[in-house]
Amino acid sequence: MTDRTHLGDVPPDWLAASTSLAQATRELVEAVALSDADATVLDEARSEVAALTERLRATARPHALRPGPADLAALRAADAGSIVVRPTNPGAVPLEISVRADTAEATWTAGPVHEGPPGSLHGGTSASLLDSVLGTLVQVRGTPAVTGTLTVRYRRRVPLGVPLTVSAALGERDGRRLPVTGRIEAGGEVCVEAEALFVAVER
Ligand SMILES: CCCCCCCC(=O)SCCNC(=O)CCNC(=O)[C@H](O)C(C)(C)COP(=O)(O)OP(=O)(O)OC[C@H]1O[C@@H](n2cnc3c(N)ncnc32)[C@H](O)[C@@H]1OP(=O)(O)O
Repeated sequence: MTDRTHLGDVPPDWLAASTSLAQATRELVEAVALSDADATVLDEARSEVAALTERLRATARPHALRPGPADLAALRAADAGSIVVRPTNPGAVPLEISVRADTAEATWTAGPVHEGPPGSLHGGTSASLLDSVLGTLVQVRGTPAVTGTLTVRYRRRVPLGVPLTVSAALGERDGRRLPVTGRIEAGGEVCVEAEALFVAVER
């Protein structure tokens, strides 16, 4: 299993089990961040988590699974479709990104783990969400590319606990330069705007 590096390479039942474990782990992270249990309970929990870590580490891959060329090619061939990014990586925000023509969109609800200013989303997480959705659109509609520049304008605080819409639109390619714009909206209001320049690379 460890030589498989792409989401499309693994059997569906294994992917479902890993996705479910990753989600349970995100819930554990939130429970740890918010826990007000006694120090004894925290010590016991640490031992149990350490034992589980040891068990899973025994079969670790060199990298977390990501969408592969075949996953992207299937979406590239269609005018519209969706792709799930980072479902098995509990350290990342999992997103189902819908791509239609030269636009992309994903919905996600932020929790307390991603809090920055009181009651609202950390600015780095907003930038990361935008980079993921803009970057995925570029990979699907353009070519392998990396973020050269990402400019983010924070118009208003992004609320926690409500569905956020993260969207992107691809501009006109100029040589290796691929411009993309994006935004994060909550309740129909634009909270964050982004302008990015991706640069095409070999791989
Ligand atoms: C979940 C899935 C999400 C996937 C998407 C996630 C995207 C990411 O987060 S990528 C990670 C963050 N980005 C990086 O690590 C990139 C690091 N930087 C690099 O690798 C290089 O600097 C790189 C590739 C951008 C440019 O280097 P290089 O290949 O030598 O290109 P170079 O010859 O300098 O420039 C090529 C063209 O792009 C332009 N360009 C290069 N960098 C930039 C930049 N930062 N801003 C604007 N333009 C740039 C140049 O002006 C040049 O234009 P032209 O061809 O018209 O003269």
